[in-house]
Amino acid sequence: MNNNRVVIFDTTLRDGEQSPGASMTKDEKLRIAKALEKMRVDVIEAGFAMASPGDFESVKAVAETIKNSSICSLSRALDGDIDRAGEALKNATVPRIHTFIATSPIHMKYKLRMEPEKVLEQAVHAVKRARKLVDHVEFSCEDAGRSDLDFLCRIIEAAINAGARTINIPDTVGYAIPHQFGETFQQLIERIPNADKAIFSVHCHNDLGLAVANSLAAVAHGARQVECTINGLGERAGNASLEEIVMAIKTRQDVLNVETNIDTKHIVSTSRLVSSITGFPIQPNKAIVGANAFAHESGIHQDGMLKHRETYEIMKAEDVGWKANKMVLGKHSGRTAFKGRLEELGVHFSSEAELNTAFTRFKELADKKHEIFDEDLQALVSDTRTSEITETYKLQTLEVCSKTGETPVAKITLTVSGKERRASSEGSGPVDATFKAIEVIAESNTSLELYSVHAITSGTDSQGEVTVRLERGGRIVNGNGADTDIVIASAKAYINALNLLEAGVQRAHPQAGNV
Ligand SMILES: CC(=O)SCCNC(=O)CCNC(=O)[C@H](O)C(C)(C)COP(=O)(O)OP(=O)(O)OC[C@H]1O[C@@H](n2cnc3c(N)ncnc32)[C@H](O)[C@@H]1OP(=O)(O)O
Ligand SMILES: CC(C)C(=O)C(=O)O
Ligand SMILES: [Mg+2]
Repeated sequence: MNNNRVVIFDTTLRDGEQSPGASMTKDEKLRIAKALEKMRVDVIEAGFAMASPGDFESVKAVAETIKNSSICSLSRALDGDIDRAGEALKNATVPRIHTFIATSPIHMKYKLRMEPEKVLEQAVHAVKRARKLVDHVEFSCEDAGRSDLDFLCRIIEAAINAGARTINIPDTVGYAIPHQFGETFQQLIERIPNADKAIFSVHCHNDLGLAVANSLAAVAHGARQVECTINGLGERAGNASLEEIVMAIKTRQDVLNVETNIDTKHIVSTSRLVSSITGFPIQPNKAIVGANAFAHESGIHQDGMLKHRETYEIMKAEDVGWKANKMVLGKHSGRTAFKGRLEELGVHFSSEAELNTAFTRFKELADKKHEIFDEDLQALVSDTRTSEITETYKLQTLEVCSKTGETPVAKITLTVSGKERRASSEGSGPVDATFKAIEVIAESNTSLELYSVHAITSGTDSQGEVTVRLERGGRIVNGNGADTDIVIASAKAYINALNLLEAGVQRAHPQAGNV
């Protein structure tokens, strides 16, 4: 194999499943294994065959189904575990037994209660036994991150002599620091006389948030297999995340000088599949696969992106399976992105003044709402545009009191042709009271033909868009109003309709259901 090629060993189905609450059924494991195969993962650790009959069946099913990735089962350095793993892998195209034993003083003394020499002997025995069952045996020195370097050199040399083809150096408890862990790899590879007979592998945990950094440090110092999981799932704080490892290697090839065989376009779909099966949500700011990983909200960034994408993006969203990057309009956005998005929606401003008015209203809305959607923008612009007619009536203030068991009361202040007028009224509901209060002032002699309201987007901070249809002397107008407060949106729509009537505008009858 090319010496610059890093083997991607996915352990979502084994170490990932060790996340409390992430247990998977056989069918779920198969679905994930198929997605990993499609992504061209080199080795899939399908489970720990000895753990339970269910895990045995899962490893067996994955081994029988997946043909383009090597399938692996974990096993302790015990005959029973190894034989069970071999049995589960019987029909695999490229089977691998991954046997391990702890090598740190603390694990050997307190957990295994074994002398180091006995541990070494058992490791050699386990590798030899596994080699009788499969060609590719991987040996792990559990808790290598806290193990003595001289002892590691001795046990690894012996394991390679016994037939291990991959030597895995796990930082089991996430204790390592990148430069120090890189140095460990360099030392091991330099000092072990038969190191060139095996592939050195790294397996990091994220207890200090350093799993990916430590894995990359190992790669920089000779590791040519990385063990990782989708979404960084795994025991406690998780393992190194596959998507971050793969994309770091791809994006920084100039520094790392290595490559993987992963088809990165399947990363996002696989990440979503694992999240939906395990029920572990993906945090929005998660690198590569988080909803915000390729989203830009700040005006300065959006302006830069629109001028030249690479000003703020080091990877292409499409390369990892997103449809595209996202320009999210929010309170930090600027005119460039605002105008650009509206142009994409087919809205063109006729003047700078029109853009500025719409932009001011957009900022006011963005202060009230977390995210502005396309529908918000369309409502906002149509609201801005209809407000270009001469407004006889303008809403100044509205106060509505609505209590359980009491009749709602609305107090309203309008300007009518610039003159301030106040009124109040009761009503059967807050909207009815508001309309009646407006009529106390307007005495418009209109009839309300239609009142419709819908939330423009989902969520309780959504804008409500209200349409009010008024009729007077055979003339019909539709007034629109949008606001995060539905009663204010209703008042705006009613007043807009009154202004349209005063301005002599007649609206076409909208299609049924299209109001
Ligand atoms: C770092 C890692 O991720 S290691 C993998 C962790 N994953 C798991 O443990 C999940 C699957 N595990 C299981 O289902 C169970 O623990 C089993 C079936 C493997 C074993 O169950 P039990 O026989 O009931 O043993 P139990 O889990 O209580 O204790 C583990 C035993 O294995 C021994 N052991 C631990 N690691 C190894 C090893 N690598 N090689 C040999 N023996 C080991 C322990 O010393 C202990 O032995 P003892 O009972 O003689 O003291
Ligand atoms: C079994 C080994 C590889 C492991 O998961 C660890 O040490 O973290
Ligand atoms: Mg682990």
